Amino acid sequence: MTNIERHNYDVVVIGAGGAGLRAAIEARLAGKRTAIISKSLFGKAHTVMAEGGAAAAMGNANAGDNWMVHFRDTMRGGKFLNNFRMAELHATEAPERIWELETYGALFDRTSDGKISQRNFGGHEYPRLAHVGDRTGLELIRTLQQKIVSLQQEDFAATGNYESRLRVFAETTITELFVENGRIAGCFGYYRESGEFVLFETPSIVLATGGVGKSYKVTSNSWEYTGDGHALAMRAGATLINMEFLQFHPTGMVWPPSVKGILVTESVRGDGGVLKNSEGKRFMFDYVPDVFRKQYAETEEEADRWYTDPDNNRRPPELLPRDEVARAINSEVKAGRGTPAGGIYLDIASRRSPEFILKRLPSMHHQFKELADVDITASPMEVGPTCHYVMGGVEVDPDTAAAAVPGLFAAGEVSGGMHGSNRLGGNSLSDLLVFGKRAGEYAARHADEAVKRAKVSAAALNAAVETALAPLGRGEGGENPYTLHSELQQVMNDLVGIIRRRSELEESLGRLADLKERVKKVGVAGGRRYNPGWHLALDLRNMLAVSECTAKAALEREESRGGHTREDFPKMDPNWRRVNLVCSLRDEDVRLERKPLPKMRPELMQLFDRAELSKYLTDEELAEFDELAGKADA
Ligand SMILES: Cc1cc2nc3c(=O)[nH]c(=O)nc-3n(C[C@H](O)[C@H](O)[C@H](O)COP(=O)(O)OP(=O)(O)OC[C@H]3O[C@@H](n4cnc5c(N)ncnc54)[C@H](O)[C@@H]3O)c2cc1C
Repeated sequence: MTNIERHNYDVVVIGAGGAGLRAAIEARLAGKRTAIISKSLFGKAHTVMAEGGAAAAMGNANAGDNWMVHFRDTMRGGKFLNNFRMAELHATEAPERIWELETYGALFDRTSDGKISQRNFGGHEYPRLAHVGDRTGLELIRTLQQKIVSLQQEDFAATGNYESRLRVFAETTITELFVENGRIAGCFGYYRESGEFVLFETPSIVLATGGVGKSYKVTSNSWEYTGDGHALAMRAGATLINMEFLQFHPTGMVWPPSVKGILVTESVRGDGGVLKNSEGKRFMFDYVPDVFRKQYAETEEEADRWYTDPDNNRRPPELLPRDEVARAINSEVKAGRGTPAGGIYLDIASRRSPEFILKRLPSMHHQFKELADVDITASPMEVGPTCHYVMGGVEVDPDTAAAAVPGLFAAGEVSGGMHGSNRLGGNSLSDLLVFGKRAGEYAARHADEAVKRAKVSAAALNAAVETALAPLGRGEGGENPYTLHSELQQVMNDLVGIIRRRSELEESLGRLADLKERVKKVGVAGGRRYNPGWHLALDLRNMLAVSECTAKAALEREESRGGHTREDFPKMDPNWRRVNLVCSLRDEDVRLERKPLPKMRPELMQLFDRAELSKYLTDEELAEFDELAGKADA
């Protein structure tokens, strides 16, 4: 009989990035015994890597900013496919969540009159990103961890035990959720170091596991982003939406090969950096799409004036939303105007002083010096698109963050809907604070309501143990997990990448089906004690499930929008804007169905002018809008 350590909590939060920590704080503040589980070391999550900042309409840098402008920018950035209610909650609550962080001890950069400084980012009408140099995520995580420690100190004073109400289980991977009688009963995983198994019984689980980038060959994501939360949710009976929408960040490092994909923050462009091709041309002016033409400068002179006089000039096209910039770079490289390493040039050296660059972008300076021996105060950087963020995720109720399975909640990157077809930079850090808090609050309420808690059955537990041990049982005779992973990454990169075609997507589904069968035979030598091959073998099942969702949804959506570009359907189609593609699992096979998008409330609709709406809405929707506008006028 395998030894299993057992725990019982009111709320279990899986993931210790910003969303997970904020959720755990809220659950603990509601008096719930809360566990935080993290696959990586505590403090090492994507949130800590976030550089540019957190978007919140505080109006510190421009008094014209407010939640309505932020809401409009977010909907535009997502090409109107966003869950409008999530975008509304996010825009209205983000400032409060940022100010609250300062009450926890965060210290953001300041304006000259002592307010929180806000910087420019793509798609945001006003400077809106609260930041700490280019190390904002580090400050965010440090602050949330500090808050957790302070709560543990309070608990020590009250109970004599620091971990009596809030305990962190670091380097612990969850591989299974348990559902009994239709509701959450707990989860199961292993300690990465010892390989020992652990069971958490709980009525409320918050998924905060972040993204899926490790299914791609060129990515800014680190090793733990294998779509675990997405796959766990589906296996438990919840649904995923918008999985065809992946954000390829326009600027990842392209040289040397060992660091290909590592992120180059958008702040470089926000602070004046421009994109040039191998002919020295600032090419983004050629790529402003019609939907954005009114807001973006047409000449270099106007674009440059905007940095000092944003009220009287239009924005530089380098600050278009990320999907537009990534596609433009892709086109330039394809047209033979790329750099020797296959990227384009990002130049801030010729536009800002070394002192400015070192003050505003210290991490970027360090990154390029250490990894590529390039001094960005003197030379341009070589950059190209890298798989960065998944807009798709667990389908949740916008107010409560609840998934379809009672007791299951999701927040942060693992949840879907908020960003529509494309996320604006800076909107993730604020998203995870707003919805992390909400998820923690409602998970705590659910724990209160779950008077009689479901027990995890012995059969379910045994099945989880069996699945976890299977790769070790097959030993070296099984399929090699590293080979399978590299083949998966190649398939996703080549066939489900930044530009997609029907024939390639169909081919990808065949290749993924084949890989799925081979993953069932994956084998690993050695035992359970710190065995990365075994860990990867278990992650592969999740990566395959999530990749199948992406490929199936990408094949189904016959239009181009945000993070989904079909060469054979290059235009946005207003009829597709009304559709969410929803994925679920049946017997390990992905099912896809179409579901109507929630309809935006009229008063929110009226925040946009008709000319803009006509770019996104069907004639039928526009007629409804006209009727409402007519009534409002009457
Ligand atoms: C280099 C980089 C720079 C970025 N810069 C910005 C920026 O400036 N502004 C912005 O808004 N966004 C930025 N982003 C995006 C943003 O950082 C992420 O989207 C966001 O931090 C996600 O937060 P999260 O809390 O959802 O998850 P994460 O911070 O990604 O945390 C996920 C957690 O889940 C854990 N986990 C995963 N699977 C399991 C499992 N099976 N069991 C247990 N634990 C698990 C992980 O160990 C981790 O603790 C950046 C991303 C990257 C990669």
